[in-house]
Amino acid sequence: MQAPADLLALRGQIDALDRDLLALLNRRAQLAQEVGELKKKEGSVVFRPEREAQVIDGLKAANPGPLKNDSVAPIWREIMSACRALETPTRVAYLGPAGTFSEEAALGYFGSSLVRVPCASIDEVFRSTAAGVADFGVVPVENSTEGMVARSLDIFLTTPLFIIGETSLFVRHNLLRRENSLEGIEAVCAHPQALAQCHEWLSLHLPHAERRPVASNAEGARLAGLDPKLAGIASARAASEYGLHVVAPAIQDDTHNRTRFAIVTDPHRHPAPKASGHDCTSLVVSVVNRPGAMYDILAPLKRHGVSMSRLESRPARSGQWEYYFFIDLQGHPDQPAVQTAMHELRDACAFFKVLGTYPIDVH
Ligand SMILES: O=C(O)C(=O)C[C@]1(C(=O)O)C=C[C@@H](O)C=C1
Repeated sequence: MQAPADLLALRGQIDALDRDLLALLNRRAQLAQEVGELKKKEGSVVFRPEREAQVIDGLKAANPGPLKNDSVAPIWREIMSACRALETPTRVAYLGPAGTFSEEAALGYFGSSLVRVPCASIDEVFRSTAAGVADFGVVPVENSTEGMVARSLDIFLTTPLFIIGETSLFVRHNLLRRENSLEGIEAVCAHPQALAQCHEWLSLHLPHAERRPVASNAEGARLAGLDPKLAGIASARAASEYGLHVVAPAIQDDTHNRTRFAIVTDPHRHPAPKASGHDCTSLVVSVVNRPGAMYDILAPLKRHGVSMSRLESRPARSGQWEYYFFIDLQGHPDQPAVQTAMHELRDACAFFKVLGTYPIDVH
């Protein structure tokens, strides 16, 4: 049937605009290529997280609508991803296989023009990035339901890598299986964090099924694809990846379940991002176990008006009830107040390590 004349006319205008957009995008891509040539001459790095954050912040501030501001960031991330790929390939390591939330976080942060380096464990993400197999690694650090990701934080204590960015993701867990039914499921295979995040749903709907921890949710989905008695808990993308049904969608106990990821790289190959205007500095410190020790950590921040957006403790495993504190400060060491507060903090601590300074996640 012939579409009405009004619709055809509107689509005609959209087609014409798309051609204009394409021409503009190609001009933008040529400029990025020229920037790439300049950087090559200077021997400087291509990926500039602070510049990408400023581009997105600026466009959101200038956006007259009706396009929603929430749509601006993903569209321009993709545009910059494609432009960046013309300058140099971006190789990104993450906890694989295909279909994991870590992969989704990597694609959300770097855009889809990247070279995927899926890894078997969080340790391997750090190792591949340190060895130069990947330029960047994406590691989960914190979940809004389950708290910190202990393995990542433990590795941060000793890794030579540092953080240059952060991104967070709404995590929707789905029960996946070959059959579109809950009948006959003997075991549910998923990453221990996902099993924990779906604890109430599993107790209610599959009380007799074994909860089988595996290396990643995508691995659980892969296993569920091989055996009809198994189910997995993973993303909807993993369902299509492994040809499974979403038997029950969004089974996580907390509907606002979010996971925060850190983007890490090798400081010998990549400089710390410059100040973007909205930055975070992550530290790990320890203090000698004595009265007032916690006050000594907090006092320099108060004195210099530096806000703290996160404070997590982790046992030092010395058997002495000693702890490491993971601290996020708002600001960049280029700001005198932040720099002075960090110096004073360093003097008050038995152990002090800057994990990185980077633009705050822009949605
Ligand atoms: O401005 C730059 O340095 C560029 O390389 C261009 C561009 C972009 O597409 O806007 C691409 C990659 C960088 O990470 C930042 C921005």
